[in-house]
Amino acid sequence: MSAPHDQRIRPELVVLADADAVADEAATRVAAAMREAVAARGQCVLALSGGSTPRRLHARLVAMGAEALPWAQTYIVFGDERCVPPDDSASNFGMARETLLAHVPVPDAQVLRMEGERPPADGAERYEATLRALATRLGVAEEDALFDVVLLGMGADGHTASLFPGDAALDETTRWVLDVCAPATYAPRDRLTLTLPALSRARTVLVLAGGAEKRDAVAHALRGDADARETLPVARVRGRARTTWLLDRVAAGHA
Ligand SMILES: O=C1O[C@H](COP(=O)(O)O)[C@@H](O)[C@H](O)[C@H]1O
Repeated sequence: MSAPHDQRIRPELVVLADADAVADEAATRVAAAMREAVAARGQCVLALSGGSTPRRLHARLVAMGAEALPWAQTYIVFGDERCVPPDDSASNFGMARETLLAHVPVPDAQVLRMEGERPPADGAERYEATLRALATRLGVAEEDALFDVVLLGMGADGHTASLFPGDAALDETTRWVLDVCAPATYAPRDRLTLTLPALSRARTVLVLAGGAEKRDAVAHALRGDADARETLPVARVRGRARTTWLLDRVAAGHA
């Protein structure tokens, strides 16, 4: 029998009308996974993504109200960060703080941000230590899932978190967090990112994507063939329990 996070298992595909419907569906699924995690294990570890796509989802989670979700039992971690201070407009943490974390009752001590203001290699090492300490504190064994939900976006080039096509970070087998340099078309280029071994410790992976610029990469990634896995980092991520892509009709090629 195949392992549950086997690369051969195709992601579940959910096509929705538009970005608002994607955010609604994502919020419903994140809420369910948070409640399920707390009911089963007493806590939830939720990994947030950056960029602009999560803003609508965050607004939905805030709109559910402070009491609707088990924020007091939730740890917030990040899939990637740009190497900038947290108040910089490019900071993924800054975006999450502004749109979500400032509005929900998650204890500050349970928000584990990547320190983008540090020298990149130092920031990566420190975040790796932070995540390993979290696993120890929660009693998560080396082979078990650490993250209940990993939220991911994707770029038009198929990057996810800050794992970019062709980057040596994709070959990492042991480290959970690396510093990387994004292609020249991106700013800021210096990034911190979870690696594939870290992302493979997710129970549920939710990939959110919308818009025409992502249509080609989505189609290619979802073919799931060897070429897609080789060239598109997003095609290589699988959750242990489920991997779901929430797409608007345009990104899915239906419009
Ligand atoms: O640079 C990044 O890009 C991806 C996609 O961002 P989006 O703006 O197209 O949603 C994002 O998932 C990642 O966290 C971010 O650092």
